[in-house]
Amino acid sequence: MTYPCSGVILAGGLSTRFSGRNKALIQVGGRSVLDRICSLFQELFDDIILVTNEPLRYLEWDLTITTDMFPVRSSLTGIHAGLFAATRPYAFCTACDTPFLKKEVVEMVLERLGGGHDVIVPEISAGFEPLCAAYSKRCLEVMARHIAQEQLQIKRLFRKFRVRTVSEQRLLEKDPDLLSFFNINAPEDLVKAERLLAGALS
Ligand SMILES: Nc1nc2c(ncn2[C@@H]2O[C@H](COP(=O)(O)OP(=O)(O)OP(=O)(O)O)[C@@H](O)[C@H]2O)c(=O)[nH]1
Ligand SMILES: [Mg+2]
Repeated sequence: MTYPCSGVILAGGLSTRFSGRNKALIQVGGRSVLDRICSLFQELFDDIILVTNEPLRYLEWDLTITTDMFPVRSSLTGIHAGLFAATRPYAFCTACDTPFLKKEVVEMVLERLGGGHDVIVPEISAGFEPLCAAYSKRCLEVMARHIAQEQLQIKRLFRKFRVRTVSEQRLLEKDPDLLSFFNINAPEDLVKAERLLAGALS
């Protein structure tokens, strides 16, 4: 099944909680997080875009590379750049620090595309998961305006869009521990990721 959607990986953060280390290239279970996400995306998308401000670090990857358009550090800036570069009407956006993103969870978002919605996003008790969500090209203009005004909270943006959520109950059916949303922000998260993997494999 092909969806009218590009896959976007955001890798333009400063990684302040991880001493500036490039989280996309961090190894988890012997494979980089980027490698894990790429394998999954190749099964779902024929247009895969990496948003980075250091393109030279990714020359050997079979990806379309784009850079941020606004000099404002925020995940919204990366979503905007990826969505702008997308060749399909929607872009599914993920962070580059999510080693356990599950295909079934991405598919739950993709299955809800269309129907006049601008955004399809998981919503769990902790709130929305905007870095595991699909955005329509229709969002670009409003996103650009928000970034230019340094209103960078994605949640605030949602008030302006027709948003369809994927419920926690549904997500739990496919990902019982909601590990798709686990992200490596600090060194202790990497330790946790390795532990989780060891537990799953033993
Ligand atoms: N393209 C792009 N991606 C970004 C930007 N800021 C954050 N991201 C990405 O958004 C995702 C989520 O960000 P965080 O988990 O907070 O990562 P981070 O910003 O590198 O880390 P911290 O500085 O510790 O918050 C990661 O994949 C980042 O690479 C940006 O300005 N541009
Ligand atoms: Mg993170």
